[in-house]
Amino acid sequence: MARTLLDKVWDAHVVAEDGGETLLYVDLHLLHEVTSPQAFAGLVAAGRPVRAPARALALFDHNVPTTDQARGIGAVADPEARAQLGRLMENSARHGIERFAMGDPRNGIVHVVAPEQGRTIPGSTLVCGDSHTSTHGAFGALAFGIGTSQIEHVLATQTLRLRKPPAMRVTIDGVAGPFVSAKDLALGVLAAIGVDGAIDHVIEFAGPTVRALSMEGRMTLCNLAIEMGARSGLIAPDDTTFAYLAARLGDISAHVPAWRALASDTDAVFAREAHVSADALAPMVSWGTTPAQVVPVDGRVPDPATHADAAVRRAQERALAYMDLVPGQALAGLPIDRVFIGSCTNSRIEDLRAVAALVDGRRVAPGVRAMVVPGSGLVRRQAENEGIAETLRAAGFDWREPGCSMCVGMNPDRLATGERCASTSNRNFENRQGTGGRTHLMSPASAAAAAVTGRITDVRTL
Ligand SMILES: CC(C)[C@H](C(=O)O)[C@@H](O)C(=O)O
Ligand code: SF4
Repeated sequence: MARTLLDKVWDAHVVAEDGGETLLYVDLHLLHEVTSPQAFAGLVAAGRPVRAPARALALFDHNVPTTDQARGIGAVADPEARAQLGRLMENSARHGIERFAMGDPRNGIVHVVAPEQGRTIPGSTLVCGDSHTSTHGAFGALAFGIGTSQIEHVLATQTLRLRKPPAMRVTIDGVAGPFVSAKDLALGVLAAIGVDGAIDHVIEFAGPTVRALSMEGRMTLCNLAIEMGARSGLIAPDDTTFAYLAARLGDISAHVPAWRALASDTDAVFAREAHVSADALAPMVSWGTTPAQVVPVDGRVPDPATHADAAVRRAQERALAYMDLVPGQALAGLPIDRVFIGSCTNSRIEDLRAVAALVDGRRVAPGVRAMVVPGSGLVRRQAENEGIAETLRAAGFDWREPGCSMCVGMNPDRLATGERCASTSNRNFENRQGTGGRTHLMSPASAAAAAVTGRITDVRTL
């Protein structure tokens, strides 16, 4: 029977089946400081050891400040953050789990580090106590974000117990115009299918436009699968994948035939299908408080009064009020206070190159505070070697150390109440970047354009 990519990875990892649930073997378990402490505590309380410490890697990202990391946990002012980071240091040491501690140049955001280290492998299974684990699907790895009790279960058994999700295919074709990046494709899919358009499915992204993306772009796309309601995202591995991995792992030729064979069979059937054409897409900017509340940068925010559905109307009214926008207002030209370039969506070298290319010879607009937070210490180092850091600093950007930073208000990088931010992250929820902060999601190039003009700007006109 014809099988999807999801079927193939799934079938190769089944340990046992029971009443519709499957025990799936987990090849790699990524840990971070926020969701792991209780899981380790539960394990210890149950008197159980970590089953396969060599299949775990611990990283420090959500709570870390993005300055002074060489000082280690001593640099962390917040007591709760310090405690969580300290517990992951203790737990990784106690259970023999490899870690890249704060200040280690290999440390950074979990979803940036594992691919960069060549740990995210086609056809493998990967879990992390973090919703954006879908990012790793860019390599054809089946990657699930899991909760704290599941983390404990994986630590104890190296398996995950779950029902098999159905597969959905999102096909993107057409040629993306200038400055229509992977982020714009993802926001375009979100605008088309909504935040529950893929609910409980695993999305396979397919089609020529997806094939043309770099690995960085594919990771951005799969990162946002979770915002579409999906359990995860997947892209079939191909020559682009193999080149990325060969650069990190050396000779991978023995694996390539099996990895290539992971692609969905041509006659495989998907439970759901969606099509999006890149031809029609412009650079996208979110206006509201869900990632699907997004319009082309040259568009206008909606007028709730035109909606027949009362629930949609109320949700739009609330989002407009929170964002301090009026119905029908043009987005371009809206003044911004802050710019955040970073997060597991857009903090890789290609993202930073796009920003540097735009701001080279320009200046951050007066009154705007703009920060760039590389996704890992190695991205940071590479950007320094390529002269990107110098270009950004010369333009007036704050060049910081790696971490989740202002993607989520769990560390000192936060918006003040009422501040409006052009952000390359993935979530624009109320209060996420700081209490009362107003987030506009967009691509790195669009955020760079906002930084130098001080306004939401159509980067194509710069
Ligand atoms: C802290 C963590 C549990 C959370 C997640 O799972 O997504 C965070 O990474 C986020 O992006 O909101
Ligand atoms: S960068 Fe943001 S979205 Fe990604 S793991 Fe960190 S907090 Fe979550």
